[in-house]
Amino acid sequence: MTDCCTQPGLIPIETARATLLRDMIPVEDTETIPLAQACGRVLAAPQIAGINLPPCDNSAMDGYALRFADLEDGKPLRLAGSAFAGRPFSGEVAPGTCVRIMTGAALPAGADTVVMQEQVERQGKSVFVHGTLRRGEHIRRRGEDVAEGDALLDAGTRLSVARIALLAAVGIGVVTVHRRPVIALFSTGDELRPPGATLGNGEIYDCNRTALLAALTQLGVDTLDLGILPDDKAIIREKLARAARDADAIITSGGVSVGDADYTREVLEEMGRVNFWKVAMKPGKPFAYGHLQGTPFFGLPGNPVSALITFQQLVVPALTAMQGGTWCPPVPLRAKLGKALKKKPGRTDFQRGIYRRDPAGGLSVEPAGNQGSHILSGLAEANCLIILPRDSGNADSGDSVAIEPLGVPLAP
Ligand SMILES: Nc1nc2c(c(=O)[nH]1)N[C@H]1C(S)=C(S)[C@@H](COP(=O)(O)OP(=O)(O)OC[C@H]3O[C@@H](n4cnc5c(N)ncnc54)[C@H](O)[C@@H]3O)O[C@H]1N2
Ligand code: MOO
Repeated sequence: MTDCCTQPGLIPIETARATLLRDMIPVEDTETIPLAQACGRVLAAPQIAGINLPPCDNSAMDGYALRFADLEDGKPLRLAGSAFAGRPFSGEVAPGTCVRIMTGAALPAGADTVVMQEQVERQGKSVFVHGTLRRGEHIRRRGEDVAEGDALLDAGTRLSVARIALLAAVGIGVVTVHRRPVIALFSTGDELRPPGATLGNGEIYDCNRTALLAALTQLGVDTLDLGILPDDKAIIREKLARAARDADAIITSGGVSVGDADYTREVLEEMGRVNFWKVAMKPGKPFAYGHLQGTPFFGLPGNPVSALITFQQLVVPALTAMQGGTWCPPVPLRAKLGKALKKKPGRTDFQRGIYRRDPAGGLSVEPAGNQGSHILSGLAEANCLIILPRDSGNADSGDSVAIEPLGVPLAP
């Protein structure tokens, strides 16, 4: 008898992912858009700083700009004027004088130090400085963050809020990014109804397409929603042909296993090519990858947890590459297992877990309830995936295991 977990022909998830990353061709077309609208988009050109940041030496504190050498004799300094952010002091700080200065104001000529106003006593135009100071204190230097000509971000970088702030700070208002790939999506299954409809006997709601549309939107691609298809080869054929014509990639849910109404992979095989089918992962074994008229096809298994985990583990890296970006593998953390986990060698296991900091300061992790690939409540409750390596068996309570935190999945 063939054990479900050690059956031949399953390809390791690392091989599956490497194949997808190797095969994906970034969309060529680019567009130039306002920076504020570019969060999540992938740069098509490197970004170079056209100015120094800060553009000039300026004060880090509200206080007084002075000459450090003047502090030696302990005499009060004479107030010569004020410098505000955007309204610099036009003169020079002469020996024995100081200038009232606000945070962000350009450092006036002649001054080399700023003293915080909390260290100063003012009597009219006389300024007494208390405590010890260092020469150059509280000055933010021209170019100390970014120097003019610095390479800021490479082509292929996904723009985050922080990166948008960096580009804006050096005066970049528009960026050239790869156009969004169009991803066609449909679910298959006679039992599926859209959320909001009334369920008949044996019917369930199509949660996969709804969740995948949300995930694709978050990933920054455009979607071509082809709806719910019945288990009907002719209809699946027609929609696959349309998807291959109108989209850059096709994602389907369901119909990739071995049941009598599992047609999606079969139809793809007739019309195009299945590059691989079945990955040594749990959940998600029946994942299928192929091409139809040059358009990549990702066939996700119908079980909802399997669909979402294969999407996250395999399709997100592929779509990132298609967007022109560089997929960075997540850095796993180690956590102490709070409960024994059953596992047979043969497939990399992605159990849904809840990790927390334990009183000793380390991380501990517990499985998030039932691990069936139809159990959505556990996935919704989980804050990490517990990753058990392909060849490992049962894990004991107290073992150190790898975890991948969930949450901000698309942070670059
Ligand atoms: N004899 C075998 N049976 C199964 C195997 C196997 O190796 N041998 N693999 C199992 C595994 S693992 C998975 S995962 C599923 C995948 O099957 P399909 O991709 O063909 O998906 P369906 O049969 O269409 O559906 C499976 C399951 O998921 C529900 N489903 C489907 N689509 C949706 C949706 N959009 N939203 C919510 N739920 C959905 C469907 O009703 C089924 O319950 O096959 C196992 N069987
Ligand atoms: O791999 Mo299936 O995806 O275990 O349910």
